[in-house]
Amino acid sequence: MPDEPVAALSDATRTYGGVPVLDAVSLAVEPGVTAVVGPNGSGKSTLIRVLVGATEPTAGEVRQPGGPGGKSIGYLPQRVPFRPGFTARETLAFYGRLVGDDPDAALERVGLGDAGDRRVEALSGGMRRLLGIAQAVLGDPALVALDEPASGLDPGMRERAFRAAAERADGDTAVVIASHALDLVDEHADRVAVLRRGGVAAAGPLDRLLDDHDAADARELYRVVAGEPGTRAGDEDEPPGDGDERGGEGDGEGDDAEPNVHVTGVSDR
Ligand SMILES: Nc1ncnc2c1ncn2[C@@H]1O[C@H](COP(=O)(O)OP(=O)(O)OP(=O)(O)O)[C@@H](O)[C@H]1O
Repeated sequence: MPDEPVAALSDATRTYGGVPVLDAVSLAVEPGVTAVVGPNGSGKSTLIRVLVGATEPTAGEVRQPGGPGGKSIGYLPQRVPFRPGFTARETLAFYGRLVGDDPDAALERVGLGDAGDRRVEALSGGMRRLLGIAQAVLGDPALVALDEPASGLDPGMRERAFRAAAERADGDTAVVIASHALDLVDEHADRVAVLRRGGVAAAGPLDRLLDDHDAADARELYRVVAGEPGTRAGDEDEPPGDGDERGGEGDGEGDDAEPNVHVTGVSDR
């Protein structure tokens, strides 16, 4: 029996300037770690944003976890604008209070135990990313959605980032990670959704997809299914594909700018 999905998209479409960047996507997000992979511009961030409620779908439905009270969704956006002047600990304490989580334990989880007193603007880009992950998983939400958590991290840090995220996944918790880091997908993902031009080209348990496509690893699966060469380990900053063929920012519909509540990594649901 498959686990009950924690969240789901049903025929979810999102258009910008009339062009669908997410095109009738249906995806059941089950407990465990689901990696969302695909070339630049294939719709990974849009899928994540729709899933967590940061972007409204133009059509279709989104089912999210949780009811009233408690925190049910943690979200790491691609860029996390922390409040300047706060230390790492103060940043986590602010949201930790809302969800009953301890900021020092949260710092430890991502290996930032020694950085609690540093102001967020004095953290390196990679450390800010780790702080964003710590923030997203505060309060143990049922759905954790991370948009490129390993981006810009050195080899040790990117492994730590994925591990810290994957450790949150259990029988009730789903962790969804959009990433180009296919080596880490191999290591940590239970399931994979491969996006291609706004649609799901393949989705399911990683083992099954590897079998079905006669692929040795996630990189080969990516090449076969997405029709693109996959990245080498550590190439997260130079992802495959030539991307944004579907129009870019400022095409008239504007964006629903990151609502504060999601920037914080704490859901409004
Ligand atoms: N707010 C927006 N306004 C207009 N177009 C948008 C907006 N957000 C995304 N798009 C377009 O939607 C398409 C998918 O973008 P998205 O960021 O979801 O892709 P992605 O797979 O996450 O890409 P990457 O790997 O480069 O991060 C792109 O062509 C992008 O230009």
